[in-house]
Order: sequence, then structure tokens, then C-alpha cells
Amino acid sequence: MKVTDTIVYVGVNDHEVDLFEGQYQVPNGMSYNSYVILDEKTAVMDTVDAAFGQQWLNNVEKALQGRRPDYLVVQHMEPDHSANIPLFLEKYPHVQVVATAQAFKMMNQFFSLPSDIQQMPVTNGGELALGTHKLTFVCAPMVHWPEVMISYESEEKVLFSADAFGKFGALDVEDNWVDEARRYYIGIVGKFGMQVQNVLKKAADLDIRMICPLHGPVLKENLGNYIGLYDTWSSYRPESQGVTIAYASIYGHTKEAALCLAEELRKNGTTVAVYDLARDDMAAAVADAFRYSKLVLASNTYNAGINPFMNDYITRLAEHSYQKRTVGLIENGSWAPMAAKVMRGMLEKCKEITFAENTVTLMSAMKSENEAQVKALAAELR
Ligand SMILES: Cc1cc2nc3c(=O)[nH]c(=O)nc-3n(C[C@H](O)[C@H](O)[C@H](O)COP(=O)(O)O)c2cc1C
Repeated sequence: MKVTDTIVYVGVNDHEVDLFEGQYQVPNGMSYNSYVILDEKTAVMDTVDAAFGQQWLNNVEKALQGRRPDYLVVQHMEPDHSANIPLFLEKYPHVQVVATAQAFKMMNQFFSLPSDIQQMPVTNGGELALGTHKLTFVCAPMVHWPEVMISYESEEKVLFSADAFGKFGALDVEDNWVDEARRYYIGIVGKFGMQVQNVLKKAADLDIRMICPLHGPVLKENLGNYIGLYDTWSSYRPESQGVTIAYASIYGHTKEAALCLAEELRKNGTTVAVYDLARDDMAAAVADAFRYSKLVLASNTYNAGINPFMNDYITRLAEHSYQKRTVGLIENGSWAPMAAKVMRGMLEKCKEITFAENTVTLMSAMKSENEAQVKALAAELR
């Protein structure tokens, strides 16, 4: 598949993967992208997941049209992109491998490569001329591993962005880019907002006409929109006004209060996303907490603590640097409700959290006073 006349897509679609990175549900599969640049010299940009070695090699061979590859550029050592480095070097032992020093170190950790491989270590700002095409390498530490670099090709103004601007989903399935890109970004890179901001600052000086990520489609239009979303996500600003309600309930009474709140909010035109933390996709619930300006956590008390699913959820939010949001609390308990206190305590390490003044406290089941509390919380959040 041509990206341009001289850049060819040689990646693969994976519909067999059950959990991406061992935890993310990917109902539409995954793409592992790789590209070939054809010029006086040829460069292959990254490899693909181990399961697709032969298919990828065939794609590369076809794209090269009988030529030999001169360079293998390794932007990221995560195995879904690097697993086929040994296979590639077995077939093309003369190739110069271009990567950061830290990537070479990881290469030797992951693989037992021959000692005579041709290494070309690069640092930030390093360049590689292929003919009319010229790659400039920009180090992007922790976006989302420390060895990551992205590559700017100045002839066609293409940014090879490594995992940035990637998404879940194979390329042969139509879906909503922003939802699957947000779930991917928040889950995988979300913790490293400051590092993403640093890369965006470096990229602001570049004239970018096209973004070639390691997952998801090549982005050719409305690049300002995608870059703007990355700026929003990495600065932890809400993307939209709205409320995410995440609940964990054993017998259904806390759920009832959560759904009652959702109804109250919707009545007034507030956008609401509701998640059952025991049953719905936790990564989607985390992504929507970042998407919307407000969050309500509803949990039953559990052994003087909170429901284990809520515990997992708040732990994930805190790990992803959740911040700059308003949070409301709904708790339930049959003898000593503690959930609101525990949830509040868990979020205290998060920056710039404003707690709603109204807390809903159920003593086992919804009563008329709880309905009044729910209405008061809704009034405060809308
Ligand atoms: C294993 C277990 C531990 C619980 N621990 C407490 C507790 O420490 N304090 C309390 O008040 N209620 C506790 N409860 C009771 C529930 O929190 C309470 O019945 C609540 O109303 C359940 O809400 P739900 O209908 O949303 O599941 C516990 C329940 C279970 C099953």
C-alpha cells in the first residue's frame, strides 16, 4: 500500500490478539505499522509483532522491488514493533541498524544478535540522508518507553511518530478514530503528559503534512485536530464538558443511585457516560474520566474499604496522573459506610481535584432522603 510515491506501508493487521499489551481489549484487532522509504538508499521503519514476521518480510520484499534495504530504523523497542529485528538481520545481514544508544542496549537484552551487526547509534537531532529524503531523529523519552525516537522526513514532510498518534483497531475495520485513539493514549501514554508536551513543543517547529504512526491509520488531513487532541490529553485538560459515572455494586442499590444520578443529569442536557466497573471495559472507563470535566465515583463499602473494582479503578486513575477535575461521591454500607472517605483519601494524591460538596450516603438501599441527595449532587454537577 502506497503512502506516497516513495513511502510504502508494509505493516500488518492482527485479528487474533485477545488483549493488547496483556490488558487492553481490542475488539477490532490491532495494526502494527512499518514503512519502507525508497530513495537512492532505502530505509525500513521499524518491524512488527512476532506473529507476523514472514508476512511482514514478504511485504518489505515486495515494496523494495528487487532492491536491498540499506537501513533499518528502530524507533521503539517494544516487542510489537521490534520482535522481527533478528529475522530481518538474518535475511539482510549487511543492513545498518539506526537507533538510540538505549534502544541498542535493549536490543541486546531482548535478543542474542550477532556481534558484527552494523550499528548506527543516533542522538537527538541526528540526521540520515537517503537521497532527496532526509530523516531527522528527535528523541521522545517516555513516549512511552525511554529509548523512543520519532523521525521527521523533510522532503515529503512526514512525521514517523512511533506510538504517538496511534490507536487500537486494525486498519481493515472502520471505527471512530478519536475514541480508540483516546483509549489507547490515556491507557498507554497518559501518565507521561509532560514528556508528550515536550515532544509537541519540538514538533511545533516542523512543517508536518502527514503522520505515520506505529498503530492505526496514516493521518493526512486535519492534522491540527489530531495534534490539538494530543495537546489537550497531555495537558490533562478535559476534552468535553460532561460527567463520567463509574459505579461498583454488589446487590444493585449503589448502581440504582448511580443510574438515578445519570437520569437527573441527562434531564438537564448534561452529557453522561456510565460504567459498571465490574463488567464494562475498565480502560474505556479510565479514558472517559479524562475525557469529561467531572467524575462521580459510586461504591459500596467493603470490609471497611471500597469495592475491589472501585479500588482498581481509582488506582488506575491515580497511576495515570488523573487531575484537574471535579469529583462527586456516592457511598453505600449496611453498618458503617466508609466508601466516600476511602475514595476521597485515594484521590488526595491527585492534583487539582475539587470534591463536590454533596455526597450521597445510602444505608443499604435508596430511600427518599437519598433521592434528595442525588438531586442535590446533580444540581451541583450540571
Ligand atoms: C464482603 C462484604 C463486606 C462488606 N463490608 C462492609 C463494611 O465494612 N461496612 C458496611 O457498612 N457494609 C459492608 N458491606 C455491606 C455492603 O456494603 C452493603 O450491603 C451495601 O448496601 C451493598 O451495596 P450494593 O447493593 O450496591 O451492593 C459488606 C458487604 C460484603 C458482601
